[in-house]
Amino acid sequence: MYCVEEIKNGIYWMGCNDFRTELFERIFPIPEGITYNSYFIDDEKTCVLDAMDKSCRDEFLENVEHLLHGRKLDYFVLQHMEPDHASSALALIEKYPDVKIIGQPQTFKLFEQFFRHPCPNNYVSVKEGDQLALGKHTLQFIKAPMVHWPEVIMSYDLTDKMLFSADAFGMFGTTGNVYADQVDFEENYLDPARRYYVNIVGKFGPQVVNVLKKASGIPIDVICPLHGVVFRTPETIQYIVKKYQHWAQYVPEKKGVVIAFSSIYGNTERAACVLAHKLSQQGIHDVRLYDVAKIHPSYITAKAWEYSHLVLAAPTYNLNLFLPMESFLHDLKTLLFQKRKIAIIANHSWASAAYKTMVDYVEDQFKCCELIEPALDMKSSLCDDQECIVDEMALRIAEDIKAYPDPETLI
Ligand SMILES: Cc1cc2nc3c(=O)[nH]c(=O)nc-3n(C[C@H](O)[C@H](O)[C@H](O)COP(=O)(O)O)c2cc1C
Repeated sequence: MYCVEEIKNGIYWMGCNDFRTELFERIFPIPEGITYNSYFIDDEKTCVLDAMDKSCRDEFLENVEHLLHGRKLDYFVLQHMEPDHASSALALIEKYPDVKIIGQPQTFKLFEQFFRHPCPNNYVSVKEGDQLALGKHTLQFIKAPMVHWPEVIMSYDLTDKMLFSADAFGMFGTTGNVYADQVDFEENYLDPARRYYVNIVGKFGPQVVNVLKKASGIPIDVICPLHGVVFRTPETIQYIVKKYQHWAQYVPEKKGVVIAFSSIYGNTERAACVLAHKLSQQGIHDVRLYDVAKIHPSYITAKAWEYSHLVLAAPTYNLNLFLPMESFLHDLKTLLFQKRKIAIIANHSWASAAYKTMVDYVEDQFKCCELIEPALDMKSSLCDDQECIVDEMALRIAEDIKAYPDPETLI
């Protein structure tokens, strides 16, 4: 059995949906699964670009065998060694032992570290700008360090202007279609694509900006990522590239507020909801509330990337910031979250720690973030005397949002 489709002129998509993995990288819930894509070029020389996770190894090998029609496999471009793509690489090489493996020197070092099976006679080392002639197609290699492993290369087909973009432009989720123009991308895949970007690649914004700069200098008719749908129309390519310009530069897509709260017994939650309502009364649309103890942080970090303003609300717990919030803020910091205005509601009953910790994240640990005053450190529950502080906070946030430039002008 096989599942392949010709994209153009002898270049094939080979895709596999993985519904069985519960947690991508053993951290990120993927209730709708994930796809792994690999590509095949049928030319005077045959070529496979990237392998798949070992969960899809059988499908991958069957697809390659089908597309070879008994020919030999000449080249295997190993764009990076991360196991969600490369864990089937050794199986491919064992099946086609004469195949030349294209990668960077570091790719081969990692190959040997993972597989403990050196294949030095198969290695062909490439650097930025090197070309591989396959017949009517010629691949040119583009270095993309830390997008999102150090040894990443992307491949560009000079003939059909196709960019094999490795993990860039990928997404969580599975699909029954091959192309972005066959699905309602904005409705069904934008959120999974953003959550994938933010949590997998988000930390490497400057490196993504570099690759986007390189890519802007070449004509691109098709983008072939390693996860998710293929982009083959000018509209879908422009759409996803623009999203990447926002995400990689940490520039929000929308004016609006994400309120991330956690609450042991409900008092902080209540204050967060009161603030949300006051923001609504101030005319702010689309106020989003997320309980960080209940929703996996990867969903909320992605929403924080999307919106211009963030509110943090959490209590003190055993002389620390309540752990679900601490963990969320740690994630944001690790992902280099930046360029946001942030308001704070803390809560404690006898010795406050939440307030200081959240202020420290905003003012000292996050890059280019600013605290919206007044911040609030309430005692156990919101008292009438403090409601005016929440009013003032809502007013300040609303004024700031109204004065915030159109995000489109910031990229
Ligand atoms: C197990 C536990 C530990 C707590 N530790 C502290 C603490 O170290 N310092 C403090 O001032 N309050 C502490 N509190 C009190 C909470 O911060 C306070 O009850 C707050 O109102 C909880 O807000 P919530 O209703 O949103 O959960 C603790 C509460 C619990 C349940």
